[in-house]
Amino acid sequence: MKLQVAMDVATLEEALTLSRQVADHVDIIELGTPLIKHEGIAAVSAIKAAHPEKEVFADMKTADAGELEAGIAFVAGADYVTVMGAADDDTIRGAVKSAQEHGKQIVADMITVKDRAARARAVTELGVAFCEIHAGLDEQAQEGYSIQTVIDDGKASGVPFSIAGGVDIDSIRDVQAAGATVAVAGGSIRNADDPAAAAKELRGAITS
Ligand SMILES: O=C([C@H](O)CO)[C@H](O)[C@H](O)COP(=O)(O)O
Repeated sequence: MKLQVAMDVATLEEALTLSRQVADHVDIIELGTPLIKHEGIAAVSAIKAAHPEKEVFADMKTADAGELEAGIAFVAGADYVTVMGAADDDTIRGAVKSAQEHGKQIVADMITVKDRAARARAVTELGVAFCEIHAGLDEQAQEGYSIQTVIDDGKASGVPFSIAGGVDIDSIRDVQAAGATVAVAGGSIRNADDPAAAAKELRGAITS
């Protein structure tokens, strides 16, 4: 299982600081949607230039114009681009077409999708590389939230998936046991007193 750090920070300066702290311990470096909105797509190029040996994930959360938006991010240097799983099938097809043209990959973000497992199977048929079974930051803040819900939905999907929704040292083993391809960790790394140590601990909990 790969480890992905999600950089939900506002500025490129903060992102470069964080990425340099944790790069040794992660496989994929994600530029969070707020970062891309604030700094623009050039931030993707800057992170790729700083970490050419790492896979770079642009969390575009595209909801329309899939081919155009994915192309913009791939040209900037992204290896993975997200499209909303809730988007129109044609939006997803367009993003996949762009990925094929660039030799890169599309990930479908299942945030807000009610039946995440069923939609994951459907968008996999459309050609996405894998589905991010995801509870967003606002859902995580709701009373009674448990990451187990996304872990269970990923396992039930029967297709390749990542898990995002507050992955931390207490849950990462369950994420791997469920069969995830990638574990996405944002807050548990970013908010740690020592982000490098937190990333290293997460990496150490992954068995292969
Ligand atoms: O995609 C994310 C969210 O929508 C804000 O951009 C996060 O990167 C994702 O949820 C992972 O972060 P944590 O949930 O804090 O681990």
